[in-house]
Amino acid sequence: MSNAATDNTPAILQARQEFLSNGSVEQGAIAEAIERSWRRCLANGIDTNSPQSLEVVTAQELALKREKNQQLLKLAQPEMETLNEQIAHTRNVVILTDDEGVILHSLGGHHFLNEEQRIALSAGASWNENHRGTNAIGTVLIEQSALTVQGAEHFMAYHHSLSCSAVPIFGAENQLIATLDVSNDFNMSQQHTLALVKMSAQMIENRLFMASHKGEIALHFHARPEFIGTLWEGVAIFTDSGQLVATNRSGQFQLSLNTSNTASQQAINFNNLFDVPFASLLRQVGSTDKLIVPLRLNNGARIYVQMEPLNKKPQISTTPPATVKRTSAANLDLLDSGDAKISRAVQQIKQVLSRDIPILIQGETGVGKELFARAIHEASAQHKGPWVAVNCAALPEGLIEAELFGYEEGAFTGARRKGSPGKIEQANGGTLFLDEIGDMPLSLQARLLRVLQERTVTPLGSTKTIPVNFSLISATNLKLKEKVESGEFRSDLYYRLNGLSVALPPLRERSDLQALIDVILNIEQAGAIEITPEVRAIFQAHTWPGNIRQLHNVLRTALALADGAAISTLHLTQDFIDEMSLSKPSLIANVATANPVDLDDLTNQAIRRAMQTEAGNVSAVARQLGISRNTLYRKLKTMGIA
Ligand SMILES: Nc1ncnc2c1ncn2[C@@H]1O[C@H](COP(=O)(O)OP(=O)(O)OP(=O)(O)O)[C@@H](O)[C@H]1O
Repeated sequence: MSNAATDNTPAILQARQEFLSNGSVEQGAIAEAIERSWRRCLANGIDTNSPQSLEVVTAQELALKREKNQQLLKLAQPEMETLNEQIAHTRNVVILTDDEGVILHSLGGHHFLNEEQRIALSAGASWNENHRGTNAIGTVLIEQSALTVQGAEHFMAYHHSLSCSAVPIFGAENQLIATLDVSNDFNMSQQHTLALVKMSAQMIENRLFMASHKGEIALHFHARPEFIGTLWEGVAIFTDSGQLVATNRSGQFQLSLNTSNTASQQAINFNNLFDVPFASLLRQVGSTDKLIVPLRLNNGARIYVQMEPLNKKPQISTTPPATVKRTSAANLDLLDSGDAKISRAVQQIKQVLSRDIPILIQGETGVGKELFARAIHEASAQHKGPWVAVNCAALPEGLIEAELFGYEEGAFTGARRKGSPGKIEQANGGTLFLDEIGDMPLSLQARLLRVLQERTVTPLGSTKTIPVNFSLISATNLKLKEKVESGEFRSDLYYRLNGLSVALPPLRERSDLQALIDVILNIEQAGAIEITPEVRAIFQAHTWPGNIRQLHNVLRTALALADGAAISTLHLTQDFIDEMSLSKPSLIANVATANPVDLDDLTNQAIRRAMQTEAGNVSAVARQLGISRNTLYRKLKTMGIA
């Protein structure tokens, strides 16, 4: 290779010197994998100073190797091209080798390599450790794990100008079949490169896995729902009777299968792994594409699963992680986190879905009524239609009428002179959600009833009737039946709204608080954050007057305060501790809390965190924090961010 200037760290050169004189190095001076490789090179009698000896297989041997690895080449080439584009601005070559270290295909580098380098990095050249000494490709084949070999870490001095990052590729039967490598002829940092190579190799493995196994159903799964559809998802293929055909490497790890052997895996049935029968999963998911359902493994661990019928769509998702969308909590199956009343509500809702039956959701503030309503819309046949929410308590009586029914041009003067369609008309083809319906003035109740009976709406100031077709969901935290009895709510409207009544229990009565904590941490993209048992116990004992909304806020603040560490009592705010000490003084008496929290600090931390998770999208951050965009802009200014 070239004699380009090298930038090897003195520490590696010193370790190398020490190794060549004494046959050993001080512990930690170089990576263990490199030291093991140096030892092998010594044992194999490789001369550190020997000149480059090009090992290149014949054209016929290369043709045979390429033929043997036909499928690998076909599936790897698009990934290599993508990888090459990602690093196009650098002087790098992308290389795919077989399991003996012979290059099957290489891309890039032609504009900066000399003839000798070009041959060394072209198809047919071998980088087996036996004759090239320590190098990324050859050493990865022996170590079977990803590795960067930089400068003087190469055993032969001839290769000291090289920097290479290689990753092993395992085949559908989990045997090592290839390496993917990126090499350059000068010493530049390879940290970022190694990550890119790992992702490309994983993509190739996933493609190989899906292309190599025949089955009826693929389950994509992960302990965190937002990881489904990414490179890190587990994939298991089943026959239509639930017999396991194969799992990818991430899947084996997640399912704790201690065998990578396909034949042994085939003795396993879905029912041995999960706590629901295969048939009931099929029934639950039905033909609903892309639905993510929470299941439990037989060892009790929660896992989220998405089903893919293979005869319809035989390819794995290749969404790159950067574009992974946040999991929406508005998913009926995700809302069913284990409480019996909630499970029953979800089942009942599923039975009436898309049957034009109005749903009335009742429950205290913050129990998740709106989230449920949204999830019903998402699961319904009209989910592609509009979702229109109206808060009947938030608008003065005079405005709610115009808001709901719309108005004709000329109906008002001033700013509202031009006509506007009302929310009911806007919901045509979708779902109308009437929140706080118990606060709707009596006068409007009659008009709403007429719309529901006649399925037409007449805007204010108009004589025209407009046909409308929408699903109706209403919610209230008032006891609507009592309002009917006291004459404040029309009984005929009550029965019209109440095709199915869903009562959401307050958080203190739910049996799935711990699971809800995990769901919320997942929504906050903090599923890996731990919570101390002490905090879990405090949460369990609390009465949660603000229900899940309060739990969500307490967790969000604790996450900001913990800043990546496990959430402990130190991260509970004084407000929460005070509230808790009123109801459970004994539990909270000895709790160590942080110094009184500076509210401004807390707000700033929460904003910083949200700006990070929402990649600086101000509207999304404002939504997440429940503040207006103007307030957020003002805060960002004071923080020196905007
Ligand atoms: N099942 C759930 N999983 C995760 N978070 C939830 C869940 N239910 C509710 N939440 C959280 O609680 C907040 C309040 O939920 P939502 O607005 O749906 O409650 P609500 O009952 O409609 O409240 P209100 O009666 O005050 O309007 C949500 O923004 C969300 O943060």
